[in-house]
Amino acid sequence: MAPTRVPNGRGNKDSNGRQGTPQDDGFRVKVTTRFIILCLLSCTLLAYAVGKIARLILIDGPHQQLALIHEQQLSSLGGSYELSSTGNSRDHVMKLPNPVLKNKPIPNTIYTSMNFDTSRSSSINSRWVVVEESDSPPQILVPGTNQTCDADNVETCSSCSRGKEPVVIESSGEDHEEVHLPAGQHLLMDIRNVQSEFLASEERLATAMLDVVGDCGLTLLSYHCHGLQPSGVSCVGVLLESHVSFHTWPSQGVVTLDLFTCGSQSLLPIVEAVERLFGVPATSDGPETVWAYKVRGFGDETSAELADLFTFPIGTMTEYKKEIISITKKTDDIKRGRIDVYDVLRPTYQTFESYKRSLQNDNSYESQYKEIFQPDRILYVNGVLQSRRSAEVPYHEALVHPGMFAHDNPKRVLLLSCGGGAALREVLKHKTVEKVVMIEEEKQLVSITRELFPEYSDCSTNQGVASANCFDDSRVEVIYSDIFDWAEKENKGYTGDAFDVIILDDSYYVAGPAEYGDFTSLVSKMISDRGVFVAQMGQAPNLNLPSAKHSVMKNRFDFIESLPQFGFKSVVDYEEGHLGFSKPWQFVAAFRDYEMSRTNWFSPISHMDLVISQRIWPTKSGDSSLVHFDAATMQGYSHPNRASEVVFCRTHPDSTFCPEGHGFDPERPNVPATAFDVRASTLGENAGRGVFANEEISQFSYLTLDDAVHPVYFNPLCFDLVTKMVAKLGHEHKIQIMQFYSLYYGHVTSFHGRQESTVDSNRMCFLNHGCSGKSNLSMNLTVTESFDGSEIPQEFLRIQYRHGDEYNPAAERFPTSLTHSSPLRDLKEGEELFINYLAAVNANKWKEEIASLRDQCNGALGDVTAYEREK
Ligand SMILES: C[S@@+](CC[C@H](N)C(=O)[O-])C[C@H]1O[C@@H](n2cnc3c(N)ncnc32)[C@H](O)[C@@H]1O
Repeated sequence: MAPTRVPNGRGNKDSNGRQGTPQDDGFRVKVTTRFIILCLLSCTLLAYAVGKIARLILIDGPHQQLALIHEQQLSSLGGSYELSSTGNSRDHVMKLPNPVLKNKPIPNTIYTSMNFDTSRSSSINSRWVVVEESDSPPQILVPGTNQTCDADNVETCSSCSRGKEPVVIESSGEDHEEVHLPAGQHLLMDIRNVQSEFLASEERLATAMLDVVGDCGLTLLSYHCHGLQPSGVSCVGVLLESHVSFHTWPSQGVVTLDLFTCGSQSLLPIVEAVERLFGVPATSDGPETVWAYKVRGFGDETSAELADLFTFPIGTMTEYKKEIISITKKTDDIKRGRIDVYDVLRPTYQTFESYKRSLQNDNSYESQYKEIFQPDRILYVNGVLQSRRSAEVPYHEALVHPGMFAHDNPKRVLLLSCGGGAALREVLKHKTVEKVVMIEEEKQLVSITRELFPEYSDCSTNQGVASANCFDDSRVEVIYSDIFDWAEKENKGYTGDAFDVIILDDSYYVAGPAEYGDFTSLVSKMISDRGVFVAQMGQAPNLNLPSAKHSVMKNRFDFIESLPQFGFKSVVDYEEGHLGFSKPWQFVAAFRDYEMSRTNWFSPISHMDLVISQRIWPTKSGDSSLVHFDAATMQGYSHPNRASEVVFCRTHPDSTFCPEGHGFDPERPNVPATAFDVRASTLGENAGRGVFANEEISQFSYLTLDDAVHPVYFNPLCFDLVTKMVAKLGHEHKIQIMQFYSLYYGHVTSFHGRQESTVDSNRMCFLNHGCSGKSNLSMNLTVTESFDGSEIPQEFLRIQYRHGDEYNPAAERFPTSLTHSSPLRDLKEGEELFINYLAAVNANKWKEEIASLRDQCNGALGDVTAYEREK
């Protein structure tokens, strides 16, 4: 195409600048229509060619490669993926199923979708719900079975509709329409050891998803899957009720799935269906599933859903858990709404690997000690952990034996809410027992426990029980009734024989909504004059709890503190940490007979060991009858936990021993024994020796602490022994010096039941009584030996704390064997030290002892001086 010379309208100039003539104008270019069309055509063709080449290089090539890789992987896995003859992955022939609505109206929804460039996926598939007309009513599968049921009639098909509720055993008869709360159920499942081919096949996965959805009576509106590179599939199904999604790792044999549905119906029954449909086994070992379940959103959770069960095991991805039973009563009775039993591996101690090894007979450690590695079986009532097989023995031993041993001779025992049978098993280990009455409201709980926890009521190894099952022992009477009904209707407020020991294994009466006052009053009618009452209190208090008044545990604290009002002379609490709960458990023991029960409660280990061997039936096998409980365990219960004291003192900051606290103040001087002399008392020759300061001693100093912490202590049993020996051998026998020493140089108290004595192991044992309020040590008391009133003064009772007037864990933790005294004012050099003997007289002998002191202060011969003169 040659340029056409066209005239220049302004005229051209030649090289000399002259204006040229029109004939001399330059070339003119003429653009024809044909030229333009040709240009456009050629440009379009060029752009198309460049685009095509670029696509081949940049997109189709790699994609083709990915698809080919994918195809190779599939064919190596034996998958049913097919490529068209062109080899283009877009032409994959997938037999993906459509979600189908049978005889259901198409839900009204607004569908929106946003896609990013998905061209790098090896496959992209979406399917939308289609409607299939049918004359028969829609059928849905019962999870875990091959049976179908009528989905239109949810009442007859309660196990199908969006998951089944636990088996309903009783109905209130009222139908409640579900309120549509913004809440739902979320099931998370991870399955491993799944067949790779299955995990790479979108068709098979999608079919499994549709089956799961169908099994639960859910409505799948659409689903969208991406086959990923290098492998794996991601799918999301949109449900009318929310969503289902999963992701697969074919080469690792893993699928993770989650299903979320709105509404309150449980998805738990679906676990089995998902496991069955998605857990296509890779090897003969079968798939392994871990799952967790959450109740989500802002709904109307039941108390069970808020309790232990929904934290563990249901809410936790554990290696092994299996529902054994789940039953629900549809009543308003929140006490016993639901019973669940689960088998679980305890993640802290057990692994699935060890469990599997224990099942083989390969002589491995695990196979030799199968019982250690087997799953734990746990019973939940209304979602609250009640008992677990792995710790039931320590639990029931801790519940039963301390109370039984606090009684000298427990013959009649009443068990309240101890339906499982394990408390009965422990009671029947005591040779003294002649009658056991069990009052149990929950007959069904008893039968479930007997069936699923047979070892609880197994008495076959007990030499003292003729029957294999504890319930069949002729001494046992089981009454299925509410305790109040039973007491009222059948016993007119209880007029039967009293019980020596009453054991309550249900915090409902004391910590729940019930009136604990009514309950305690009933117990106090049923218990004998020397009876012992024990109740489990639930999770032990911890150091961070507020005072009872501000605590959610207020009822419990109030209940414990109310016991003295019902005739209990001493109330103690104890804790045990090895009961299979996440926190230590607290028990409370209340004694009708202060002396007997507290003496037994605090008896020394050797004595307790002896009593155990005398009172407990041996086993037929020769194994120990008691597993966790022994004398040392009992000793561990003798002091309440510090947390118990701390919380009590938060509630009662002024109560005995709360303001003082425990321990020694390092700021206070500790005066050594060398600062004191022992010589004739200033009280006169009838008073014998006294203690004098040989240097100035400041107020509040500790006196001879290093020695004072090692007193000579006669515990009640030892004190008894000495008294008995003197009675038997006579006052002339040298043994009498022991009695003399413990009585006249010691502080006689009854903190631990019967009389006991603590004697200072240094010269402080020579301290005399300061007559007429002359005491300069220890505590200020306004009452003196000249007081002759018959009623014991309150201030004396307060310092004479016998652990009976009130429940007081701070006092129980006080080191009663320590008799340290401090000066009430600065003492001068040469001054005699006096304490107030009134602080330590025996309250039971108040009148005699105060009279004797009065006489001595009036110059009568002192006991010590009299004794020494006789000798
Ligand atoms: C713990 S000892 C004190 C040391 C005793 N004074 C001594 O000579 O060994 C208690 C005995 O001291 C005597 N005693 C203590 N205070 C007394 C007092 N205020 N008046 C008379 N005798 C007293 C009594 O004999 C009493 O039994």
